[in-house]
Amino acid sequence: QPVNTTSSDEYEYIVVGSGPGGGTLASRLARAGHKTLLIEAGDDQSANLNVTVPGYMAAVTEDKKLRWDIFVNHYKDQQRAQRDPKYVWETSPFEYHVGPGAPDGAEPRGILYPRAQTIGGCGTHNALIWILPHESDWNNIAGITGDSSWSAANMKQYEQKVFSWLHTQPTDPTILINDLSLAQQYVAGAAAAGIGPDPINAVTGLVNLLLNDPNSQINPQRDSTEGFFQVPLTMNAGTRTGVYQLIKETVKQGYPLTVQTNTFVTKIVIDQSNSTAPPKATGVEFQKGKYLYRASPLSVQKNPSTAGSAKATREVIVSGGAYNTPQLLKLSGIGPKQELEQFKIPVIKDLQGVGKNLQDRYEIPVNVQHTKDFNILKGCTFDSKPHDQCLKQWQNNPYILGQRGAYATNGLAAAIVKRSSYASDSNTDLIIFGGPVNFDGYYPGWAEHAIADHKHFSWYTLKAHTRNHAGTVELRSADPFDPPSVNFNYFDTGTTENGADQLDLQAIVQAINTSRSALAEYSHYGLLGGPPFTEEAPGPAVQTEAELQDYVKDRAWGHHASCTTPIGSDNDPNAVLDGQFRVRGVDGLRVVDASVFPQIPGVFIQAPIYIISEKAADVILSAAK
Ligand SMILES: Cc1cc2nc3c(=O)[nH]c(=O)nc-3n(C[C@H](O)[C@H](O)[C@H](O)COP(=O)(O)OP(=O)(O)OC[C@H]3O[C@@H](n4cnc5c(N)ncnc54)[C@H](O)[C@@H]3O)c2cc1C
Repeated sequence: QPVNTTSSDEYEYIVVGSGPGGGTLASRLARAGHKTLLIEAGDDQSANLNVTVPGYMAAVTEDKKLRWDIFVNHYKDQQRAQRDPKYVWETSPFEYHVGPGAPDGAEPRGILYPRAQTIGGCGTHNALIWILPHESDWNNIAGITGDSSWSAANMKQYEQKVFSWLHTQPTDPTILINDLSLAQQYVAGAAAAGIGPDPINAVTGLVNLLLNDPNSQINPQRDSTEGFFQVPLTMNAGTRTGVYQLIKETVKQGYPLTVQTNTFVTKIVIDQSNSTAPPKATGVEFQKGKYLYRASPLSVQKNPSTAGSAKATREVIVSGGAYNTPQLLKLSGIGPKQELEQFKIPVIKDLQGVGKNLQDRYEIPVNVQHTKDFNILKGCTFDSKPHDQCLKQWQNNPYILGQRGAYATNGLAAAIVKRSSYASDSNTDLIIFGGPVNFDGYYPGWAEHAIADHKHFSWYTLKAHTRNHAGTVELRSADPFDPPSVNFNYFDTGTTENGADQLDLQAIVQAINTSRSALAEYSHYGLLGGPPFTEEAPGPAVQTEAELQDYVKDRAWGHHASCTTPIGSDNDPNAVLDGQFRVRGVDGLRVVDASVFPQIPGVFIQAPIYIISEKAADVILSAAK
């Protein structure tokens, strides 16, 4: 592909990646008057209906303009990995076969892990769920670093800062109660959580239950409170919100923020000329062009690119996300010496922890099929074509949430929150979402499958505070456009000390049992008139503890990859960052994104990322004074 050279430019700060981590930070730095360059591999998709319509949250992850297909291994042993029916084979570039029976010559790829390249990063294609972390998540970092500014009490201010520009709201209950079958599933879920309303007043009871806010600011026991809750979403009047809006507003209002889209950073430039000082990051090298990363299905077009560079007079901040941040650090000579040498990358700083400590949740569904369609989905084709009646309703009622219909929600309007018997502390560790979808994880075509008909309902679990920290992100080659090799090393192939793997596994099995008890409660609310259903997954054949454990081991997945350049204490050889997000041993370089956490925070991850980004802005601006 043609390559030209452009002249370099100079900024105070360069931020690589515009997701919840980088986008928030770059906007804050610019709003404080600093000349900032925000570099993003993707482009602006804020006018794309797949982005703005919450009901398209599945479709958007398959949109070629945003999507990066990253394939990961849950197990290194490929035979074991292929027990998962979601295992993917590539038959020709970006054409896939899912599950057993792949045609001859197909290449084994692993499990699809959706990622986004666009302004706002994965915050622009995610499921919109907004749940704050637990206090212990912050207090743990305070303990590890000895820095009390990480205490939960101090972190509140950053949470408030996020709320100053990011709008969140739950699904409007009136959208739900128009569908009595759905209402019946939800009240049954509340019953399984021990707070089911009286069947005679089920609908009013449900409306009241949906006032329960899992982010309650007034309940001092919020982190340990079990029950049935609404699900707050990054949404305003039924339209998606995210950091992409803050970035665009920051530019529009004239702050010194330059957003360079369609630009892929290939290397951090590091000056080693001062032999008496640590190496110092002074800028970045990049290639400007569309869809350059080979995870993009549009990279097959082999678009032209132009080489360029930019200088940072103060700092470079890497915010490429849990996979790309460690990859970029390694390509720039910062990472485990032995791995860098293997790829002939000159070692600038031997930091053993880069790309280790990868963590995620474990997720698993219980899916049923009703004999009749859900009313709420009538006319919804999820494809923005002229026949998509639900899109018309959404478009024709732009301001009143309750009138926008099924697309003014991500479909997962309520959740059971529980503390399993295997939780490591007093916090709740299971969240079980209910929604009219057929969701069984990520694989090519998952979105079409999830909404192919209107008869399915899913109770779907995320296990918080998982104990496995044995995942890795390693270079596949020294070519910056090659996605890295990602191994999660699930369950018994990962962290097993003190029975860690079994404790996580048993907790998830408990969640399946809770989901099934929610389904069993459905008939108690028969007055609502919902149709019968049959369980499809795990299915009636999967009953004993051993069968359920095998089911989970073979099919669980995650989508909150994190912790790959962790903050750690001075005496931790695997600590990559200090408590101020600084890369240890390299001046002028920080990481601000999902990678920074020593342990995966809370139940959902975007809220803690936005919060740490606000903190990082504070830290960086204080240092600049
Ligand atoms: C399908 C899906 C649904 C999700 N749903 C939820 C949810 O409902 N709630 C929740 O809390 N979390 C959710 N998440 C997770 C959450 O969205 C991510 O964890 C979060 O966005 C990560 O933020 P980040 O800033 O670390 O990185 P990202 O959001 O991944 O942003 C990184 C950005 O950096 C860019 N980039 C990377 N490398 C380079 C480079 N070398 N040069 C230039 N640019 C680069 C990328 O293009 C990207 O835009 C979901 C994730 C997925 C995949």
